[in-house]
Amino acid sequence: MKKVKTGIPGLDEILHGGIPERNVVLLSGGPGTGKTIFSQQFLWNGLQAGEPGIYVALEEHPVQVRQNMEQFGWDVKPFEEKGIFALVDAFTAGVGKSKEYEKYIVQDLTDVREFIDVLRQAISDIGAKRVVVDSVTTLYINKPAMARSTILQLKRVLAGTGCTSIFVSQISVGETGFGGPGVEHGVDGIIRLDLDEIDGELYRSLIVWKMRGTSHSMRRHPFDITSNGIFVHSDKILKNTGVEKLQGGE
Ligand SMILES: Nc1ncnc2c1ncn2[C@@H]1O[C@H](COP(=O)(O)OP(=O)(O)OP(=O)(O)O)[C@@H](O)[C@H]1O
Repeated sequence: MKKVKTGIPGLDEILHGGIPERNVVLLSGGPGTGKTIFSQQFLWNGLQAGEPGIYVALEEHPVQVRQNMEQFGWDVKPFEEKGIFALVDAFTAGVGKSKEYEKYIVQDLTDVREFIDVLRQAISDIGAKRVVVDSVTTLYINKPAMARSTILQLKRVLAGTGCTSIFVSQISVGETGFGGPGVEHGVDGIIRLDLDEIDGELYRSLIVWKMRGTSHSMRRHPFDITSNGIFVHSDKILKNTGVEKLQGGE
């Protein structure tokens, strides 16, 4: 099976090569755990490898998304101009100036069909290989009964077009799940990001909970966020007592 390299330092080692192609991965975590940075780094690394990508913004203004990415040295504008990166604006509903600047706008956020139509158009226009939806939680937060069917509809479109995708899922601090039972079983993979306080200090870590199509590390690995993005320590694990170095690697 072909694997898609995330290019995030340390992560492909943990995934034993990368994310199996066409998988939909739920990237789950509480506030400030690094979900957005992770997913943008995944897209940026794809662009560097010649793989077109799409970022669907449901939580932030597209202008802010471009600015935030630039802070990490990920300037997507030239890639947008070349037609290999697209931002889908599912935030402004076309209000304000975005109508003039954004090519892909979802007008009615309660209409999953419109959302899928706009996404499908963007995928076909740029020949996308990687897609990020940040966050899927926003799509069903007011109608949890629709969560699973929304995920499955999206998954059908994305896997059908050959894309490998990340669905950002927001959970609350201290929540043990990944974003609802319907969602957890519908996706092909789950990566959970955590921020834990141990002895008066916050530690970042991630764990691959499931990943169809590959074996993977079953350990909780610490990671850092730096001005270059996320760096995962595949050679270390986070225990209740703190970080421990692995003997002989992952
Ligand atoms: N340049 C940087 N260097 C180090 N850490 C940073 C930098 N920029 C942001 N961060 C850290 O990343 C966090 C934000 O990450 P991100 O936006 O990816 O989180 P998130 O999981 O998407 O959060 P939310 O669900 O609240 O939107 C900040 O709270 C900060 O701790």
